[in-house]
Amino acid sequence: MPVSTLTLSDLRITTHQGGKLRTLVDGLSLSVQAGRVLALVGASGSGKSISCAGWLDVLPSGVKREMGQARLGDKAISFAALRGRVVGSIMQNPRSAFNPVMTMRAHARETLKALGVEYASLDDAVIAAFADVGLDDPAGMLGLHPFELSGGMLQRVMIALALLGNPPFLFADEPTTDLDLVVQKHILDLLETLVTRRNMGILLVTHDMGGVARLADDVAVMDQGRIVEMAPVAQIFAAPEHVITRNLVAAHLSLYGQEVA
Ligand SMILES: Nc1ncnc2c1ncn2[C@@H]1O[C@H](COP(=O)(O)OP(=O)(O)OP(=O)(O)O)[C@@H](O)[C@H]1O
Repeated sequence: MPVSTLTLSDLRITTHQGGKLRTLVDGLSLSVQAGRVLALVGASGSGKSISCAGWLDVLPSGVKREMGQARLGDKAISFAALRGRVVGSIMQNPRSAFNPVMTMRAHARETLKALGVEYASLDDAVIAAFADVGLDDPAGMLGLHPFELSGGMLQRVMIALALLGNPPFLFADEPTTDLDLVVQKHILDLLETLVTRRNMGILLVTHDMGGVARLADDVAVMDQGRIVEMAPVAQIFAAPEHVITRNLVAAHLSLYGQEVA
């Protein structure tokens, strides 16, 4: 039976700064559900990206996870086992995520090796994955290097690579940052398709409240390493409670000449 809920609880992340222990994430708990999008929003530096890195066991050196548990359905799962097979991940700034001297085929080969997944034909599997995310000429892309692709194409390749292990969940950290508006819409369309067609559960880390309004079912708001508000998306926009949420919604509405009710 497919597992429908990924429960992440009590994440605590610390670092040492100027000889003092600094808590970056303090008891963060979230649930991501199949077929739903949970948006994680908050001011810059509130701890969204470092939390994702903590869940996926890819924290930078000098930053430590002190606590945290993950459950898939009712079974405990290690963080190391989440990445790739259970949670695919795409990070902000796709260009920096690719090695400039490696082709798309070589990137796919590395991803599959890390996942321990074997296909009868690597090229066929990757071409199918590229076609699935709407890339034109997927076979022709295999021999291309990152500099030969636009930012939007690279983001689609990153999503295709994240899906190679067929994970039920996806963490998307600022997937539309640095892309032009038309491409942003295409990437949001693609994420929506993953939810409707594959029943994926997505954790969407973003500053883009327009994207939140468009895609999210639920919203968690972070401030200084903690969740300060969590509610269905309609409630977040209609009746934001915490000052951080009100500021985010107000900034978004002001783009359209509107105010928070
Ligand atoms: N490698 C690191 N070493 C020490 N502190 C770090 C490191 N990376 C991030 N931090 C700190 O962790 C805190 C949270 O950073 P994080 O990148 O998670 O914020 P964010 O909410 O994702 O911000 P943004 O929206 O700008 O991406 C910040 O105070 C940041 O300075």
